[in-house]
Amino acid sequence: MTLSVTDVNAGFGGSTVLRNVSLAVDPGKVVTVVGPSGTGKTTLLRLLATFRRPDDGTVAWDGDDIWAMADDERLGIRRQVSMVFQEPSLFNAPVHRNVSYGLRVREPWQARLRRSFGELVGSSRPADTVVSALETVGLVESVDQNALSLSGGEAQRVAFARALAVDPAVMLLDEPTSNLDPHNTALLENAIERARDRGVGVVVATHDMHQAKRISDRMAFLHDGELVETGPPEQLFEDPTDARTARFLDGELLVGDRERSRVPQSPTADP
Ligand SMILES: Nc1ncnc2c1ncn2[C@@H]1O[C@H](COP(=O)(O)OP(=O)(O)OP(=O)(O)O)[C@@H](O)[C@H]1O
Repeated sequence: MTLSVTDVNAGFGGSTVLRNVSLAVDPGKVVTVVGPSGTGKTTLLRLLATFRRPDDGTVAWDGDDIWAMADDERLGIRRQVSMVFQEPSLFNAPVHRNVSYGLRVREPWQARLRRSFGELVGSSRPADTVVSALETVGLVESVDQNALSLSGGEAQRVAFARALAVDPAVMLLDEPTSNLDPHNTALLENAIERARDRGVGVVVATHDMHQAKRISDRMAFLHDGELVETGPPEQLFEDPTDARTARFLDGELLVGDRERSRVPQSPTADP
């Protein structure tokens, strides 16, 4: 299943954040979205997640316009797309309950009843998909630990396992490793690769160019709401077609023009 946006525009109030952006993620591929802060990466992920409707343009599932579908059909697609946010937001319960959360909200009422009864008499054990998702992030031994007692890196890995446990077609990850140390970053990148190898299409918004180089099948460079260039990482790093891409990868374009216009300029020394 290919999830795509075509010529989308999106903004807030009177301002346009994304302009004519087109991007697709195919099964079993990792697409990274890179770009300066405030450039629209999260907004793009939220459009792909169908959390919001574009002001213009199309969000499509295998070519079919998601926003032209009936509500229940759109919900069916939304359930095949899972998102991991920068902050893991786990709840006060064992790790396995956090990971099975998405499965529980999707299960039919008969199964829910059976599971609740099993929990009541103490005979339930975590579903195989929950254990398998925890194995993917290297946390199977923490299955019964309270999620709020985990380190930040472990919590983010649990959030990834929760998103993976529902067997999504597409995963959208918003800066998933920005607060993590190298060890947890490596474990999460390994989990991303394993999801991809299972056929999941993955979109990762990241500030980390080394990460983009390591995990991308394709990179998309977003600058001030415009998708400047997409391509395999070696092309963007070694032979970019747009001067802005080269400047960004050289570390010059750290802040988008829109963001810069908000930051007070330091007064000049001379009159
Ligand atoms: N709910 C909102 N209301 C108003 N403006 C918003 C809202 N969400 C985002 N914006 C603005 O849209 C622009 C793009 O934001 P977005 O979060 O998509 O950028 P980003 O590339 O993900 O940034 P970062 O890398 O810093 O997370 C920013 O100027 C931001 O202030």
